[in-house]
Amino acid sequence: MSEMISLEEARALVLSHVRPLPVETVPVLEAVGRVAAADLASDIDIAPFAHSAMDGFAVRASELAEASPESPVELDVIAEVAAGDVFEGVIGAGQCVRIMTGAPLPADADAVVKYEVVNAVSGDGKPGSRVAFRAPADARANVREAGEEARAGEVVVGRGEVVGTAGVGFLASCGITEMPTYRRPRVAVIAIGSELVAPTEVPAPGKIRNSNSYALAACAQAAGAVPVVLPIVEDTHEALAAAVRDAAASYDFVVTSGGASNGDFDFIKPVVEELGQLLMTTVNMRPGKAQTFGLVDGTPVFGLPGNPAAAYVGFEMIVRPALRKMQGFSRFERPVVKARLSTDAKKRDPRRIFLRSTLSKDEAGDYVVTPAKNQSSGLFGPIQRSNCMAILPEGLESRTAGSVVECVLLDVSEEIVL
Ligand SMILES: Nc1nc2c(c(=O)[nH]1)N[C@H]1C(S)=C(S)[C@@H](COP(=O)(O)OP(=O)(O)OC[C@H]3O[C@@H](n4cnc5c(N)ncnc54)[C@H](O)[C@@H]3O)O[C@H]1N2
Ligand code: MOO
Repeated sequence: MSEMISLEEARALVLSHVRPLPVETVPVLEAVGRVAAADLASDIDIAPFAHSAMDGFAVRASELAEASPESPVELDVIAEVAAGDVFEGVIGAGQCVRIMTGAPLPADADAVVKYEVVNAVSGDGKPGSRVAFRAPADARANVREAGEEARAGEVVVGRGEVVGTAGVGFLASCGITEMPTYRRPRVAVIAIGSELVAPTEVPAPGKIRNSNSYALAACAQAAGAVPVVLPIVEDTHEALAAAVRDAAASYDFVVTSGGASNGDFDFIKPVVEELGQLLMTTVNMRPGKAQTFGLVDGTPVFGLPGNPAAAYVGFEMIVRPALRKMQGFSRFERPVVKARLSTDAKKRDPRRIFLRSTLSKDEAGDYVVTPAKNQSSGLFGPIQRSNCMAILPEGLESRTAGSVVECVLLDVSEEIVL
């Protein structure tokens, strides 16, 4: 189990051990960014009736066929119909109806001419006036048709579709106020390390603040999960075994950080092996080689490395896809763009390297990427100031300034294709 596997293998392995969680029904406002767990159908036609797209006059287009600036066609305005009203009268020859945007198209009319191109011959354009049309109108001009967007019973959001902010409005128009979706995974976040103290404390000599739990909880939340930061666990086999056993029994996913390497006080691997099945220990990437994965009582347990950047990259590249799959998502790749390196990038380690970097555009509009000067895996600051990770593939080939590398965009949804 000390075998080093590729990032792709690691991701596939973890994904193969998780599945979408049970379905819950949420109000549509809480469905934003979530996956529909069933086909959703409209109860009515959308739009429910043909209506005007303009404030103007509802006409029979055939009556205006000969209209021109030289010989305008004049019609009598016999009524006015506002949005929310219905005109149920008859429009006879030589007549039209003043109509507002959103009002149902009268049965006898087949086009709407907007105010701006109509002149009053007598009156002010309201009922009782006579108005002149100086151009023909196409049949159905300025008419939004019934059922233009959907027919009653038609599926408007399919199973597996991610609902966006506009989608919430679309569902509302279709009479759908609740949506079945996959439950958000509850994620236990456990920091391992006898050196760790809470961020509220000023660390005594030899101690440091637990920052990983907060970054990882934030990452879990950003992935749509519900994180719970559990107490720090000291570096003993017994303490860690108890914490992992309890967490695995109560949560959908357990994420630990620290104690993942081969030091005298690194216990996550033996603990997972003892409590369940150890499935993975090392991944060919940097930062973050020591990535432990296994199952405890069927619950996925992921042991991230202790170094902050290594924990962060492991979460982003492997844990996040798993948490997304549990919520029914099917896209797991963050958008990647190609960019020219602004500086040389030496490759001294054959692992795939993720350089925390800043992506920008030059004057020509082409992407340029600048790796953070300090690539220490012990730091969160360079990631806070980065917007991507530039990838140096496996091997020892260094890159010179100007060479093109792929960059994974941070904090950009997998649903976006660039
Ligand atoms: N002999 C070797 N030693 C190490 C190797 C190696 O290959 N051979 N790899 C190094 C790398 S790279 C990493 S990453 C770490 C991974 O090991 P651990 O997961 O056991 O990490 P720890 O030793 O527990 O911690 C590493 C570092 O990170 C700090 N840390 C831990 N937890 C937190 C936290 N919650 N918040 C903030 N900082 C944390 C910890 O104090 C250490 O400084 O192993 C290397 N060693
Ligand atoms: O796992 Mo370490 O860099 O590779 O931080």
